[in-house]
Amino acid sequence: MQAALSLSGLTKSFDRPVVRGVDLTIKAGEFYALLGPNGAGKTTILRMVAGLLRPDAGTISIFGTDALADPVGAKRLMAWVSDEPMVYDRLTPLEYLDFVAGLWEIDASRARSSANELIDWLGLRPHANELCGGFSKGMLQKVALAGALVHDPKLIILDEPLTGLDAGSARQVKDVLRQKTEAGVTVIMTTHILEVAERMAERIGVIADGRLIAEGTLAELRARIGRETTLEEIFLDLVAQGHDPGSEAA
Ligand SMILES: Nc1ncnc2c1ncn2[C@@H]1O[C@H](COP(=O)(O)OP(=O)(O)OP(=O)(O)O)[C@@H](O)[C@H]1O
Repeated sequence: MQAALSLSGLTKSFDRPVVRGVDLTIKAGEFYALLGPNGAGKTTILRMVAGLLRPDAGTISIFGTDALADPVGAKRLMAWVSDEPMVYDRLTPLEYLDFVAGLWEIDASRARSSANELIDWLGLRPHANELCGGFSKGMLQKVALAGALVHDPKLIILDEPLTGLDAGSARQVKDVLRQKTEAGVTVIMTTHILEVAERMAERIGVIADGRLIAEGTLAELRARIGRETTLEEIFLDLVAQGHDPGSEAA
C-alpha cells in the first residue's frame, strides 16, 4: 500500500544541526504520534513536511507526491495545524471557513456543508457568527483546525493540538481526529501529553536530538525496553538511551 508520508534522510540545521537524517514512513489511515523532549526537532520536521521550511537534505513524499518538487500538489493533500492558531480577527468562524474554502476553490454548497459539520463537531455553533477577535486561544485553535480540514485533506499534521484546551474542547478535537482516521485519513501529531499518544496513536515515534530513536506500537516499544511499564517510563528510558552514544538507535 502507498505510504501517506515518507521521509528519507531529512536534515536541517540552523546554527546547529536540528534534524539529522530522519527516515520515517507512515501508512495511509494511520494515527501516528511524534514524541520527544523540548527542542528535539519535532516541530522542525513537521514544518518541513508542511512546506514551511526547506530541508537542507532529504526527501518528503506525500501519497507519492514529491513535496519538494511539487509543494502545491502536496499541500492540496494535507492540512497543517500549527500550535499558534492564525485566524482573521475580523471574521466569524463561518466567514473564515468560507474564506478558506474560497482559497481552495471548493464548490460553495460542499464548502458550506463541510463548514457546518466542522462547526458542530467542534462545539463552535454558539459562536459561529461572532468575530474571532474576541475568542480565547482554545476557541481559535478549534477554528484553525476547522479551517485546516475544509478541503478534506488526506493527511492531517498537527503540532501540539491539545495544549491549552479545556477537557471539553480536547474531547471535541480528539473526536474529530478519530472520525477522520475512521474515514481513512492519516494523522500525524506531536504531543507532550503521553496519555493522548497512548490512547490515540497506533504507532509512536520518539525524536531525540534530531533523530528518530525509536518507533512502534506501544507493545513494540515496551518490548524494546524489556518490561511492562507506562509510556512515560518507556519514553524517559528511550530518550536516556538515545543520548547514550553507545546505545542502539532505531
Ligand atoms: N527558525 C529557527 N531558527 C533557529 N533555530 C530554530 C528555529 N526553529 C527551531 N529552532 C531550534 O531548533 C531546535 C528544535 O526546535 P523544534 O521547535 O523543532 O523542537 P520541538 O521538538 O518541536 O520542541 P518543543 O517540544 O519544545 O516544541 C530548537 O533548539 C530550536 O530553538
